[in-house]
Amino acid sequence: MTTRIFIDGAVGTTGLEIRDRLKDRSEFELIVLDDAQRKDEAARKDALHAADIAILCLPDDAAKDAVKLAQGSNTRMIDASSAHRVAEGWTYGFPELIGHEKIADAQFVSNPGCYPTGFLALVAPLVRAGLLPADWPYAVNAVSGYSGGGNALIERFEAETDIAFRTYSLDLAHKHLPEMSLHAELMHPVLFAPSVVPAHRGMIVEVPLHLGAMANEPHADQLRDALREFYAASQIVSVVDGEVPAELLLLQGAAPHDGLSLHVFANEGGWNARLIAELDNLGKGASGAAVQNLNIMCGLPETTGLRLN
Ligand SMILES: NC(=O)C1=CN([C@@H]2O[C@H](COP(=O)(O)OP(=O)(O)OC[C@H]3O[C@@H](n4cnc5c(N)ncnc54)[C@H](OP(=O)(O)O)[C@@H]3O)[C@@H](O)[C@H]2O)C=CC1
Ligand SMILES: CC(=O)N[C@@H](CCC(=O)OP(=O)(O)O)C(=O)O
Repeated sequence: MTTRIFIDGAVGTTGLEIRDRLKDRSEFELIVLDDAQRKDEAARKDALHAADIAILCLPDDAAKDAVKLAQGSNTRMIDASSAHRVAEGWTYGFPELIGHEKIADAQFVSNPGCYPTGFLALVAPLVRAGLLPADWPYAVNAVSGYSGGGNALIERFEAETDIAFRTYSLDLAHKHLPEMSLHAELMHPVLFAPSVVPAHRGMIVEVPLHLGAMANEPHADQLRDALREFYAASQIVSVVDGEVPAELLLLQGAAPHDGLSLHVFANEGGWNARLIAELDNLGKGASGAAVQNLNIMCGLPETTGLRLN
């Protein structure tokens, strides 16, 4: 028996990438609304009720509306928006952190944000292990491709071709802050400095740490070893070992990728470290994560249909 999937927002940036990953999957039957119907409430309601699993690829308000439209049905949901990432009744869709079983059993799964995916992958296991303090004032510097801002930012960067670098969220109130501190179990909000460069996709999320100023003075090697152990079973998250490269790059022509690479770089004494996550904002940062969660919710191997090469 096939599982009926409705992608609400199927022609947006995230929706299209999910469709692409599902198009050749015989386990799934896609419910598709044509252009005239895709924003029509009655048509969306019918589709939401007919689906076994709905994947919401919508702005936050529209995602909340979709949940209301689906009321009275048994439809399970994966929400790619930030509407439900710290909400009661929703399971945070980060299987490596939350546990695959919880997602397999969940009715409502909230996909993590792209930046929080990098931050949480680096910091949450280390706080849990007691290697990094929960009460530290963490800062995050991040660079994203412009597809991270959806169609509106894609159009802007394609029109304003003289933009070389854009930093933003200068009010220090980015919508990703609550999910970062909640799911890393931190005592203080994170200081988050995001930026965008004129590359379509990809992101580098960095947490610089003065390890020598922490009470327990963890060594960078301990952090890398703990991350390697934590993700040992994962085919999606890898902890990079070996030589320190001269640089990490975001490439203009990067192909879709659903993996997540974690690095721990340090100075010679190991007391200053740069924890860095490399990911595709549209891969493990959005659509790849949604397909991973969908696989788990359907009892399928989590990497089915993912782009991991
Ligand atoms: N892009 C990324 O890297 C990531 C995105 N996300 C999140 O995923 C969600 C989707 O983002 P993204 O794909 O980038 O955004 P886009 O703007 O590219 O796509 C959103 C889609 O939703 C459609 N839409 C808007 N309102 C409604 C409505 N009321 N009913 C039906 N369809 C509607 C839009 O149609 P129209 O254009 O005609 O208005 C558009 O096709 C957002 O919440 C975003 O924050 C999460 C992680 C990463
Ligand atoms: C480059 C850019 O604009 N990125 C988006 C985040 C993309 C993402 O993670 O989506 P959610 O907001 O749904 O989590 C931003 O900073 O708002």
